[in-house]
Amino acid sequence: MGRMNVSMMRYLEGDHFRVLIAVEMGMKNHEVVPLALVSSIAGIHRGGVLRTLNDLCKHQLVAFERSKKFDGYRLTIRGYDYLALRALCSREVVGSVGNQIGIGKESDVYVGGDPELNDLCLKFHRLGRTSFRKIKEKRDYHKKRKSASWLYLSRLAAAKEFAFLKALQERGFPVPKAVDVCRHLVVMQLVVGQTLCNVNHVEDPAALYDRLMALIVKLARHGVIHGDFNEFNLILLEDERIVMIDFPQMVSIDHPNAEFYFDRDVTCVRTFFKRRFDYESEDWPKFDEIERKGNMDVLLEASGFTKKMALDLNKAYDDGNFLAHCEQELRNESGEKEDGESDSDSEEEEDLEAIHEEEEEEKDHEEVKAQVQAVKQQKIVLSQSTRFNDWLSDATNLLENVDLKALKTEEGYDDSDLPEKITHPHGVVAASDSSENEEDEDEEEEEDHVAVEEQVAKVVKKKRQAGGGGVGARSVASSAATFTAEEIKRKLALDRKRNKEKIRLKVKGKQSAVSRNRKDNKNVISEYAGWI
Ligand SMILES: Nc1ncnc2c1ncn2[C@@H]1O[C@H](COP(=O)(O)OP(=O)(O)OP(=O)(O)O)[C@@H](O)[C@H]1O
Repeated sequence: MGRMNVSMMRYLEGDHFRVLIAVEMGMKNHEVVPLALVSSIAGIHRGGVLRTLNDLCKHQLVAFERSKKFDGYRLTIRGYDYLALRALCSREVVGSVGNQIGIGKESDVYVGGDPELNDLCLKFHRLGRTSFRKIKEKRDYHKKRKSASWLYLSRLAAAKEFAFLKALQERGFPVPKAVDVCRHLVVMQLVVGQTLCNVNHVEDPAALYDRLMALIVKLARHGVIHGDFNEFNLILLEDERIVMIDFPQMVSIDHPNAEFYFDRDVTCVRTFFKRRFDYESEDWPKFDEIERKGNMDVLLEASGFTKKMALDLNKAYDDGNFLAHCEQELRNESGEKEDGESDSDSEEEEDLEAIHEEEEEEKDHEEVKAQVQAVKQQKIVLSQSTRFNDWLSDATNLLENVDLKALKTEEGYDDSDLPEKITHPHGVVAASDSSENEEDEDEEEEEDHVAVEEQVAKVVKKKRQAGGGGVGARSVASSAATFTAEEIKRKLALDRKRNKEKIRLKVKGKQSAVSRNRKDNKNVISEYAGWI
């Protein structure tokens, strides 16, 4: 058992605790809290929060985790301890923390001191520690309080212990004096003595036995049964007085199993005395003989520790399952799912859905890319073909208007300049498949066009100079383009429309997710008021 390392507390600033609290709040309904949520709860810009979170990670007050759906931060046990200690420090209840003096199944107990250096006992509840594996198995469950289960249950256990300590103390029971409670930390008087399990010899075992039985009966008369009355939860003082220190399973005398718990407490004491001090008594209290004189059980229910809290906590203790209350909540919510399997089914379904959504998104993205590429390509083809078609029809018109026969008969006519065969323009366009040669081919094409244009112009000029010749009315040859300009335009417009619709749909989805997150954050902040 070592010492709690609280040296870092000195170096932490206000912002560190602000961010720690933000993570704690976020964990109320998140397994891991994303950076954006921490930033919005803390009210600090992301850069500042990230820097602070890095510091906190370094000192193991928060841990960064990658989960299936998103990455984020979770509060560590150490971080939670620091939060509780800091709050109690500012209330001037705790001034120092010393060595660990006890370690239970669900708690760590340290000796501490108030600002005037009077001894105190600091009990940190750690529910869920024994069932940590179960919590780990369900890591990626992002429903309700499931993620913050250990925070919630530890806080409940502390609240219950504090309420019971106070009530018992007021009724004159031998218990440590309750000082304060914050989160999962109960501050109480330090009892200087020995746990009964470590005591091997007592002066008068019979007297001690009688005192213990009287204590069980007194509790029952006040309406409660300890439920775990054994040598581990009793401290023997130097003057052989007894102090009760732990009552996690205390139940009302009206509980359906009250008699069973009462008898178990009595048997525990009898067995221990026989084994340790070789003392056996003929006399022991019976449940039927108990006469109720007080109603501490009713008063406790009316205190801060509500029935719902007690139910959650008792269910966790009884089942050894510290997530039982969460499952109950979920079942109540769904109303249809009856067993744990269906829960895990829905979990799997959700995961599958998410994966599908991601795949769909990726597909959409690729589709849009391909469409954009196709549109670009079509634009290039369109500009080339329209330009060339225009030129071709001009040239064809001019050529058709030329009366070659008349021209040949004219004096000074020389047809050696004319190309033997004019290559069809689409031969050139069709050949330009590869994008690498595109520019070179464009240039070549341009040069060819210029050469043909020049030759045609020469011929026309000569004809004009000759000053005559009939104009033949011939049919115009149609261009051999695969798509007409209108068709391509229509296709482009259709594609543009489809893309627009897709983008519009996505934006709508994002917007609703953002407002949903904002609403969630608002709720968390407003609910947090009753946490501390
Ligand atoms: N007020 C106190 N003064 C001195 N020591 C204490 C005090 N409270 C607890 N301890 C020490 O801490 C040990 C653990 O405390 P406690 O039994 O309350 O924890 P627990 O987690 O409830 O244990 P378990 O559930 O295993 O019985 C005790 O055995 C005792 O030695």
